[in-house]
Amino acid sequence: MTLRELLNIPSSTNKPIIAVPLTLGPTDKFSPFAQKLQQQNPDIVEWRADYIADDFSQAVMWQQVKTGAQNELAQKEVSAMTEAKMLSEIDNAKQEFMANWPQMNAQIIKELTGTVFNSIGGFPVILTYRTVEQGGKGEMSAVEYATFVISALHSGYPFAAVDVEYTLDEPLRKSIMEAAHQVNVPVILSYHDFNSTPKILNKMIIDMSETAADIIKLAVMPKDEADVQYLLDVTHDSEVPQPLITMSMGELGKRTRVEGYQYGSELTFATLNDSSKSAPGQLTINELLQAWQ
Ligand SMILES: O=C1C[C@@](O)(C(=O)O)C[C@@H](O)[C@@H]1O
Repeated sequence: MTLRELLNIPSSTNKPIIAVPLTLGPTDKFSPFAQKLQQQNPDIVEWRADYIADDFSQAVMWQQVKTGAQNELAQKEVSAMTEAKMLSEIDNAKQEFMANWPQMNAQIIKELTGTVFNSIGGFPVILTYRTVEQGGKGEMSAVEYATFVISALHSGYPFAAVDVEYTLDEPLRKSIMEAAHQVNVPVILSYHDFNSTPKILNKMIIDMSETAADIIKLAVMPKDEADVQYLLDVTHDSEVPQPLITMSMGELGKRTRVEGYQYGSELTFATLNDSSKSAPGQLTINELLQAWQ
C-alpha cells in the first residue's frame, strides 16, 4: 500500500505528500497559520504538540490554580491566623486537584485537540509529540508524554496518523501503538539522529519494520555528501513492506527533501514560511515547488 493510500490522500501527480509542521505555542494565534494553509494547500499538517502541550501539564496547571488562590488571598486584608488557615486550605486543595487530574487532563487534551482540528479547516492531521532528548521541545516525562498522546488519540478527533519515536521505552511505545490501532490510526515509527548518519540505517529499517509500525520514518544529520547519498540509497534499496519517509537534515541534506521521492520517500516536510521550521534544512513550500519545476 502506498502512503497516499494509507493516509487517504489521493493525488494525480507523482510527487510526494507535502506535510506542514504546525509549531504554534500557547500564546500564538491559529488564524494566520490557517489562512496560509488555505493559500498554500499542502496535503497534511503535522501537529507538533510538543510546542504547546507542556503548558497544560499537571505541574503548570496546578501552579496556575495555586497562584490564583494566593493572589486572591494577598488582596484580602486578613489576620495572620486566617492567612495561615487559608494557605493550609490551598494545600488541601492540591490533594483534590491531584485526585481529579486524570479526568481534567483528558478534558484539557480533548479541548486542545479540538482547537487544532477546528482551526485548520479540514486538513488531515498527524499527531507528534517530541521530547527535548528526541530533538523536540517537549519536557514531559516519557510516561506523561505517552499519556498525552494516548489521550489525544482517544479524544474522538480523527488523526490521520500518529508519530512514535523508535527510541521510546518499548512498553510505552507499544502502548501508544496499540492505542492508535484501537482507533484505526496508522503509526509512523520515527528514528531521529540530529548529530550524525549512523551507517546501520538498513538494519534499522528492518528492525523497525518488524514492529507493528505502519510507516517508517528516518531523519538523520549528514556530515558530508556521502552521508546524504547513503540515506537516499538505503531508502531506494529498502524492501520492507511499510512506506518510508526519509530525509537528511540540515543544509547539506536539503536535496533529500526535494529528490527523496525518486528514491522511495513518500512524504516531505515543508513550511508555510521561513520562521516555522520544525527541523533544520526544511524548505518552504514555495522553495520546494520551485525546485520541482
Ligand atoms: O520527523 C520529522 C521530520 C523532521 O524532523 C524533518 O527533518 O523534516 C520534522 C519533524 O517535524 C517531523 O516529525
